[in-house]
Amino acid sequence: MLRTQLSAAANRLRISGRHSYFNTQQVFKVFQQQQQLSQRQYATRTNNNGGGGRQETDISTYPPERIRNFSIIAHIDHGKSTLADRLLELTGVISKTGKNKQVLDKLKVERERGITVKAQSASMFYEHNGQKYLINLIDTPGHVDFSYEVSRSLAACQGTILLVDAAQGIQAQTVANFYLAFGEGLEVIPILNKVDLPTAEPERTAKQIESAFEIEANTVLHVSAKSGLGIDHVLPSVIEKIPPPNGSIDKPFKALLFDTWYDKYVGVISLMAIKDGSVKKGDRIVSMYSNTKYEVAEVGIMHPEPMATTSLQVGQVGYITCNMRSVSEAHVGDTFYKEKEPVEALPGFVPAKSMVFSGVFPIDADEFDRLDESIQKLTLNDSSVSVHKETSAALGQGWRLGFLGTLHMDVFRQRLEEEYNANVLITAPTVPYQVKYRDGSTTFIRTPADFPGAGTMQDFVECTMEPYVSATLIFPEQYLGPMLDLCTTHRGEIQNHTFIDESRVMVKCRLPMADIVTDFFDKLKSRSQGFGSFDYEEGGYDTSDLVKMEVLLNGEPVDALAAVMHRSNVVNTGREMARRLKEVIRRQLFDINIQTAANGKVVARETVKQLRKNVTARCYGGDVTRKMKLLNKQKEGKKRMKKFGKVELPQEAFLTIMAKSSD
Ligand SMILES: Nc1nc2c(ncn2[C@@H]2O[C@H](COP(=O)(O)OP(=O)(O)OP(=O)(O)O)[C@@H](O)[C@H]2O)c(=O)[nH]1
Repeated sequence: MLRTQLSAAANRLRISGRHSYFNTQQVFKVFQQQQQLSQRQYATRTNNNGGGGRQETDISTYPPERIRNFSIIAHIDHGKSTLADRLLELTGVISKTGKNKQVLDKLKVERERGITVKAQSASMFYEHNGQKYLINLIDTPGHVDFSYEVSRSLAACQGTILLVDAAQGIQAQTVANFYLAFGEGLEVIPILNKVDLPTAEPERTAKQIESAFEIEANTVLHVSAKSGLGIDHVLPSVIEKIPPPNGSIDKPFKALLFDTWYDKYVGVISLMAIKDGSVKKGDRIVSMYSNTKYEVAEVGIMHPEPMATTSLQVGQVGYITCNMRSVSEAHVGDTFYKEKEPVEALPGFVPAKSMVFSGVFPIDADEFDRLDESIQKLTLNDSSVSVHKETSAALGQGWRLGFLGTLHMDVFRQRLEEEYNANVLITAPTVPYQVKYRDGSTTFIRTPADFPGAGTMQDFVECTMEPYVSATLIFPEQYLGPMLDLCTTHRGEIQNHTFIDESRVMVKCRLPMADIVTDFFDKLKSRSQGFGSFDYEEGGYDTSDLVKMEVLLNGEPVDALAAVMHRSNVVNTGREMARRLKEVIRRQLFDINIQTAANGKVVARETVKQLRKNVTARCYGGDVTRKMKLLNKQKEGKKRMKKFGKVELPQEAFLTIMAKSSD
């Protein structure tokens, strides 16, 4: 079983993307404060670079044997970012104000949602047994959609802390992340968190760790990242258990680019793990991927904001800025070397693969150019989003964007709206289908409207295929029945189920991706009363009997509402789609006939009856301001409407139709 899980772990996506911003002036201020702090505490030598530029800290006194690079991995909400806060406080990187809350979650969307979306690095200086160490920590996201961030981060580490909530025990992402780290050959330090909670069961959770990962229960550290209990033992354990990085200062410079982001003042910032040699300002470096040469403008470490250093050398993890103007030049997984000192390429990463596609359209067609620019800017900092232009008869010009999952899609939408003030309409997520034609050709279908209709299917199509995932579900034993039922009603094939302790079950199951992008996770949570967890990895394509469902409004097909589904779902889903559309389409001044149809046959019919609605009817004459207020309110309500012919479709029409009937 270990081997199967290992090979599955090795297959997990390892891809790119970065989004983080900082204002240079703010950063410089923070940098100065932090630098003073670290100078006081660790007596690092600082030089002025003489050019009137930023002060540079000299970290060349830290050879590999006094460097440790580790990440924190865990299931969602098990306390990674809180543990990072405590470690940053302990090492004086941030002050102990008692107010630090997930300081490495820098994005607004991360703070609002309380989740980590971006892996973030922070370097710390720490003294242990009379020796000073440079320790680089990477806080990673817990949600399955962002597991590419985890796998990329692991390439810059020699070890990892596997954090487990002592009250919740091992969850699906704990298992997935353990095998990811184990597959990379990293040293894993298991730590039980939240031992302060009255519901914590540290002994039981330590036993789960022992039985699931073959790590002795009595070696597991117990901490409370919230109260700080046990935190003192964490860094000594990191230093003693995690090996220092390999490599030699005498070899030519070789670095792995593992993360990149764009700053409007500085340009492209690349986070690199230095595998051999050293690099400093003014050096000329070459990208092995593009063969382009660059001059290094600044090197430094994240502390947690950028802090310039005189050099970066073997074993260290830090940032490099150079004359790279576009993030598309920074290829994550690329090897960099110095001009005239060629080296062998590092293995790199498998590129990001979009699992979910969605159409994005401006509410107001005049906004197209501005939205185009916003999408370009946002994807500069999240290169895992794939972008293709798309034209819909119903919605006009827009884009088909590919995401790693539906949370990733939702986070992207929120950032587009909040950071770029965009007003967009997003169509229901769909998975990439494949159509094999009798002439031997195959097409990928990212837009349901492009799926062949009944006539083409009959005359030209050999078979249709859909993507599958290998899923892991973990939940208390009493939910075994509802969980197995959930999998089978979503066309899943149960592969096995095992007990991870006397009362918790782990189910392995193969599921069509299309069935989990809708409401699988919500149902899992509701049927297990919040105690179930779920993780998945790509599971390849299988032949499937797929059909296109069309939606007609007053007899006209609306391409943006089309959907692809398994033939067995046609009747139920067709009825459900018509019913939901009736619920969300507002009554207008005429009847609206809704029809869903597959294979040229109508599956369901609904009618939205006409209504004459005068919003100002109750303002008797006179009060112009009140009338204007009401009219403006109505206009506001129309913002998220898109006109199809005469029918106005709200955003909900696109997103709710594919959800399955509720529990
Ligand atoms: N009682 C208690 N709560 C904790 C502890 N550590 C973290 N929490 C709380 O658990 C919640 C999640 O903490 P985070 O640090 O955001 O968890 P995370 O693993 O980084 O979350 P993701 O990055 O979204 O996966 C927050 O409300 C924390 O305050 C702890 O030791 N004890």
